[in-house]
Amino acid sequence: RQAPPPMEHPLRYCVDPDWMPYEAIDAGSHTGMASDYLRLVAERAGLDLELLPTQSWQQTIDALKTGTCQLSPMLNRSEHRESYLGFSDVYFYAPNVLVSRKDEPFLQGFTNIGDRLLALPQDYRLLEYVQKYYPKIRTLVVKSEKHGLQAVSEGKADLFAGSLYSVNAHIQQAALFNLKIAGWGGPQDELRIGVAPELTYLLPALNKALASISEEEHLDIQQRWINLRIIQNNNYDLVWQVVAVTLAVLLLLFIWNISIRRYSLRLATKNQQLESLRSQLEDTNAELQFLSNHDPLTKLYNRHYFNLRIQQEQRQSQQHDKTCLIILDIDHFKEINDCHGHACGDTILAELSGVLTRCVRDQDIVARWGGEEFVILCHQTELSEAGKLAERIAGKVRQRRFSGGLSLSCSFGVAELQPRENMTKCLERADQALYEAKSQGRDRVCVSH
Ligand SMILES: Nc1nc2c(ncn2[C@@H]2O[C@H](COP(=O)(O)OP(=O)(O)OP(=O)(O)O)[C@@H](O)[C@H]2O)c(=O)[nH]1
Repeated sequence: RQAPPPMEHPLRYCVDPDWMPYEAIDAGSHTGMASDYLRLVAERAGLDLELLPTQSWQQTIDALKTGTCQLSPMLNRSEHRESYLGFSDVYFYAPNVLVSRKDEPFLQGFTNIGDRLLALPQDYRLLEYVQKYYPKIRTLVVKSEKHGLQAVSEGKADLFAGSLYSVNAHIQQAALFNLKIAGWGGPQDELRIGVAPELTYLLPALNKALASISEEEHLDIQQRWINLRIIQNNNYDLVWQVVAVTLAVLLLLFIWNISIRRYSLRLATKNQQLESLRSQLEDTNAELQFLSNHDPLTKLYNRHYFNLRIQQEQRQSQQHDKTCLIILDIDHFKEINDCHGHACGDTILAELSGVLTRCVRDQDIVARWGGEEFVILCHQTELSEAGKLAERIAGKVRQRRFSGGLSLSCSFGVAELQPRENMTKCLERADQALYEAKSQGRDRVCVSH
């Protein structure tokens, strides 16, 4: 077996400088998944490696073709590449996808592309694949994946085909959110280490090192670098759900608000009605209260109230208090009724009541005793004073012209409540005095002694 040629130390390797998450050059250092894999492989195969930085994938391919660079850690095998590189076993698989703008339909691979313009990066295996197997597809050759995605986003191309993970990373990075994954894009990536032809003797050691990478190590590397975000096409389901729920809540709030307003309005109307009823009730109660104590025609206190008051007066009056009662009766009132009518009689009764009320003091109580008869309770009043009051009233009545220009006269009976005398008894005495006044010819005051 032929001995391997002496190995140059260190081996120069070059990478794609802008193909994250697979690999890139960041501040002069190799980064991405390939850097992790290459570190493991170099350790386990005992390789000494040195990065030869390039500016683009084309420069990397050129360097590999010319032998300036002897190894590239992560690339697909293709017919063309096999003319200048030897390849390790596959150590990473990744799907390729078609990317379109969101308004484009979904596509089932390259077969249904039709006359759409497909952007593909120069020197990528997919370009070689499409040109060989789908020669009718119109292609736009771009410098890199980034340029291809930008071209689709700007409408310069209809589709782009590339690796799912790097496409996703570029879209996120460049915020090309008018793009979507439109379908599967050709054969999946089968990524290998490529070495210059003179180094193919290293392949068994490289394959052994690759095979020694455990499942945990694979997962660890992938989880570290792949941050796949699914770019959905117009998947506004959640948005619509949120909008629908929000609208439903707003609608419920609106309905609730209207109901509350209607309810408040009804309540306000009912409250107004209640208030009006309460006011009517108060008026009616006040009227009833008034009627229970007053005579409706003359508006003076009635007999019932007067009886209550004289009993109260009897209970409360002190020994030295003087209380007098005056009873008066209109003379020949029947004639007035007969000659001038009952209505005229009513008016005269009311007018006489006014005369009485104006003649007495505030603390005296005037009541209609019945028919054309009236009583006056005079507090703290001597009998002589009560007599004078009766005379004064008699004078006022005599002077006055009543309804229809009629003249009147009244007869009076006056009595003073005696110590230990019952008020009813006193009233009887006053009535007796009135009878005497009538008997003596009317229009006079008689005092009970
Ligand atoms: N208009 C009117 N008349 C009444 C009312 N109450 C009683 N009378 C009348 O008062 C009159 C009282 O008549 P009488 O008892 O005969 O007494 P009088 O005619 O005044 O004669 P003397 O008292 O003896 O002076 C009757 O005709 C009753 O109808 C009333 O509320 N209104």
